[in-house]
Amino acid sequence: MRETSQNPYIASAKFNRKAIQVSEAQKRAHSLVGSARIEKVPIHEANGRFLAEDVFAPHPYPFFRRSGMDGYAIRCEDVEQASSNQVIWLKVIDDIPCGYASDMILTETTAARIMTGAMVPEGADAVVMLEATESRTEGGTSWVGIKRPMDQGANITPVGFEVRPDELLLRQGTRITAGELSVLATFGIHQVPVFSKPIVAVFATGTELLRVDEPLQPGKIRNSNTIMLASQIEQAGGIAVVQDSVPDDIELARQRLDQAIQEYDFIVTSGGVSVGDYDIMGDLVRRPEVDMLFNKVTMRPGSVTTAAVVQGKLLFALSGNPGACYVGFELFVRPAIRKMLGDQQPYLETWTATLRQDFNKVNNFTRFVRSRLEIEDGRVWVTPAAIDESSVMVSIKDSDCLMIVPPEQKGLQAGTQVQVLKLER
Ligand SMILES: Nc1nc2c(c(=O)[nH]1)N[C@H]1C(S)=C(S)[C@@H](COP(=O)(O)OP(=O)(O)OC[C@H]3O[C@@H](n4cnc5c(N)ncnc54)[C@H](O)[C@@H]3O)O[C@H]1N2
Ligand code: MOO
Ligand SMILES: [Mg+2]
Repeated sequence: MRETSQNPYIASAKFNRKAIQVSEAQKRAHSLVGSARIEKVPIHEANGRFLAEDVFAPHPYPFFRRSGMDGYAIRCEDVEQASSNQVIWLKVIDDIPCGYASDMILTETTAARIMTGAMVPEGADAVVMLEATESRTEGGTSWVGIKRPMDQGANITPVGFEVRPDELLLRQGTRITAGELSVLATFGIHQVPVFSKPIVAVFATGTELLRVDEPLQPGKIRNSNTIMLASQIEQAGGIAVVQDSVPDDIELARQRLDQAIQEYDFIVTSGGVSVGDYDIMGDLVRRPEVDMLFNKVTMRPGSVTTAAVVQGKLLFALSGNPGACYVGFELFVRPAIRKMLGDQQPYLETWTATLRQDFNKVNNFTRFVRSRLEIEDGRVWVTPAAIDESSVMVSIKDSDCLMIVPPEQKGLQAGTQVQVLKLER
């Protein structure tokens, strides 16, 4: 027998848990989350970050009238009578590559050779593509022959075609990816205001836990939750600070928790939240100085998911069972990180899908079943994992959504429309 963690706190409260709905639990925890600090990062470090301020266009885009073709800038009125039988010849007065602003103004029967992306000269109101022209040189002077009339503005992108000045370009809270980066680059925003990444301490509890590099021993398992949670934290947009696991010793866990609380934005733990003799996290949040938000949620897996405020910081004490730990993170921790990052939609997207096969495992708690989506003929299908018990680790990797099975008396038949939470991975 090993020494048990004598609970110095409250014992009877252990079994007296009041289960609340997922939405209520989310509200309790997430209403306490404010925006993160703001920092400026160089644009090449802004990928994947969340914008901390609205961005308005400092100038129109394009900034100048831009040629859409390699060809000749002309005046439409000069070529109104042009046809293949009646080629109209214009004197070429300039040659305009990209990056060059011509100081010539097109006047009657003149043209300028121009390249795609170059600035159209004053006086011109259309560009004729090279292939539709003829050319000749006479005594050092170039001439271009036009064989058909042109429409006003043909092959010219007007100033502000894409973006008008002062237009709202990007909203605060937007995740910055390829498209946003091109906007920022285009408008010269090289120092980007972003929300600082929340720093999240993560540690597992459990005397049975071995490090990943340790050989197996009877009764022990390797700690897989910490690395899984660290990945989920990073995917959500936070920085994971991975700590060694703590054996089931309430005093050690308390010290570790109280220390982490000083330094980090959130604390995430796994294990020890149920009613077992060594379930120390459940006991820790029942201390008088801790404001416990919930310790039972009407969901499976993860019914024992616990959240508390410790010294003003949020602690998410997730179940040790890998499936429950994973789901608890996605429903409670991810949105907290995203909310801190200013994300306007911090929760996983809800999709509607058609159930591929009968699903009979129903009970009086809402289930979040690890499942896989397929799109066939424009229809979204969902297939639940073969094994999705709370204790099962291996099906996490096979899922890209969580199928929501509301509390039901009877099973769901294949073909039923169900809601799924789309995992972002
Ligand atoms: N009498 C009752 N027993 C249990 C109840 C209950 O209501 N009454 N609830 C069950 C449910 S539901 C769950 S979920 C689990 C929750 O367990 P804990 O959160 O207390 O977690 P542990 O006891 O520490 O571990 C459970 C399980 O997970 C394994 N584990 C733990 N940490 C890790 C890790 N870092 N990596 C991989 N695997 C881990 C651990 O070895 C156990 O097998 O309680 C039920 N029991
Ligand atoms: O908390 Mo448990 O995961 O409901 O199975
Ligand atoms: Mg336990």
